[in-house]
Amino acid sequence: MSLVAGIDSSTQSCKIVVCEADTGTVVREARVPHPDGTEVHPDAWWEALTQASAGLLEGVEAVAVAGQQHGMVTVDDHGEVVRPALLWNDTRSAGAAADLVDELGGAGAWADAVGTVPTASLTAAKLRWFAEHEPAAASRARGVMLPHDWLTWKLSGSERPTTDRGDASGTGYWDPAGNTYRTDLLEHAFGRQLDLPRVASPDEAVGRTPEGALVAPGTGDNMGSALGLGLRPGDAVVSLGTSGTVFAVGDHPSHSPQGAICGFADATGRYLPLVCTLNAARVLDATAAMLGTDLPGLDRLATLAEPGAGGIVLLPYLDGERTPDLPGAAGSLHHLNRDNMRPENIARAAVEGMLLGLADGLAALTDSGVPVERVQLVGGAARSEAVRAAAPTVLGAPVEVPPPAEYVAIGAARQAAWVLAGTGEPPEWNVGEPEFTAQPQEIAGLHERYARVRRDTHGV
Ligand SMILES: Nc1ncnc2c1ncn2[C@@H]1O[C@H](COP(=O)(O)OP(=O)(O)O)[C@@H](O)[C@H]1O
Ligand SMILES: O=C(CO)[C@@H](O)[C@H](O)COP(=O)(O)O
Repeated sequence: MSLVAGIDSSTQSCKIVVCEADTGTVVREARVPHPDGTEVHPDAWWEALTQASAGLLEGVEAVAVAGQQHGMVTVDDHGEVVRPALLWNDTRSAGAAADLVDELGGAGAWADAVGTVPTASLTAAKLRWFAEHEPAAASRARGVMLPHDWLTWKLSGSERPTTDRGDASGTGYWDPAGNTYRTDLLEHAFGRQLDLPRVASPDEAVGRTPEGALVAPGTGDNMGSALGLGLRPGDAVVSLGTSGTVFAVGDHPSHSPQGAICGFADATGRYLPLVCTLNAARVLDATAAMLGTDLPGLDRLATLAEPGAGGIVLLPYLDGERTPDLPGAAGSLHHLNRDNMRPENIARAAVEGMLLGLADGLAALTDSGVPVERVQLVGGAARSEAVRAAAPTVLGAPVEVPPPAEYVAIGAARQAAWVLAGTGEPPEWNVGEPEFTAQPQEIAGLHERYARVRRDTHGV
C-alpha cells in the first residue's frame, strides 16, 4: 500500500494528512498553529510544517502543499526572504489595488487581462504597496512567489521555484485563459521585472524531498479543497475558514467585469470561479468572546433564536471586507430594540451575517451561469450545528456537509497520488456519505433586510 501526504498551509494553521494512495483513506494527521496577524515570516510556516510532519511522513512516497492564496513572498539574490509575507487578508494594499484598477482603464480591463479585478488581496496590489512604501527593501527583491510556491521550493530543493495554474491565477499577473504570465502587468505593478516561479503542469513531479518522496506541484488552498472534494458540475463549495469562499469548477474561464467573481484556474487544467469574503469563522470566534462564551455556547444560543434573529442584522466586516470591496469598513449591529437585544439573537445574527455575504457570492456565481444544484459546506465553521441549520435557507440552496475532514490537505494528497500514479486523471477517491443534508426554507425579508442595511450603511 503506497502512502501520500497532503499539506494545507492555511491562514491559522498547518494541517497534514497521510493517505492511502489508492483510496484516499486518511491514516495519520497532524496540525500545528500559525502565528496570528496579516503579515507573517515564511519561516513560521516552515517551522509549523516541520513540527507537524515530525514522525508523520514515514513511508510517504509523494507529497504536495496547498497554501493560502495571494500572499506576497519576496526573495533576494541569495534566495533569502526580504520581508515578512503580506497575507491575502492584509488590507494595507487597498489604495494600491484601486490605483491599479484606474491605471489599466477600469475593472473590465483587468477582467479581460487576467480574469480577476485587483482588490487588496491580490499579489499585484501587494507588490505595488511594497514598491511605494518600502523602496529600500523592495530594491533588494529579486523574485516573488506565493506561500505554497515557497514551501514547495523548500521541500523539493529544486533550483528554480515552481507554482501551478491554480495559485498563479490569484496573482494578478497570470492569465488563466491564455495560460501565460502577464509580465507587463507585473512590471506595471512593481516598477520592474521580478523572477517568477515556473508554472508546472498539474501532474508533474517538481522535485524530491531529502527522504526521496516525489514533490507534486501543489496549489492554492481553495483549489486543493476542490480536488479533495472531487467537485462535479452542479456542485458549489462554501468554505468557512478564516476566509469565506464560494466556488465551483468549470471548463471555461469566467469573466466578471464588475469584479465580484475571481476568475481563477483550478488544479487540474480547468477553471475555478470564486467569491471570497474576509470575515467567516472568526466572526463566530469574536461573537462568542463578546458574549462571554465558547463556540459550543454560541451554537446553543444561536439555536435558541428564531431564524431572522428577531430582526437584528450584523454586517460582519470585522476585518474590513473584500466582497463587497470595503477594505476600510467596520462591523456593525443594526435594528436593536429592547425586545430583541438578547444574546440568542446576537449569536444568530452572527451566523446569518457570516452566511449572507456568501449567499451574495453564490448568487453572483449562479447569475454568471454557473450551475448550482447543491452546496457542499466545509471549513472549520462547518462543524457548527447552528451554521449547518441556517446555511440552506440563508444560501437558498440544498446543503450537504461531507464527513468532517481536512479537504484542502486531502486535495493536496490526491494531487500527490496523481503524480505518483502517472495517470491521465487524479485517482478516484470516495468522499463518503454526507454527515448532514438539508433543503432551504423561506424566511420572509431576511435577504432584503441585510441588503438594505448594507446599502444604507456602505452604499453598496
Ligand atoms: N465547532 C465550530 N464552530 C464554529 N467555528 C469553528 C468550530 N470549530 C472550528 N471553528 C473555527 O474554524 C476556524 C478554523 O478553520 P479552518 O478551516 O481550519 O481555517 P483556515 O483554513 O483559514 O486556517 C477557527 O476560526 C475556528 O474557531
Ligand atoms: O484569498 C483567498 C481566496 O481568494 C482565501 O481563501 C485564502 O486562500 C485563505 O484561505 P483560508 O486560510 O481562509 O482557508
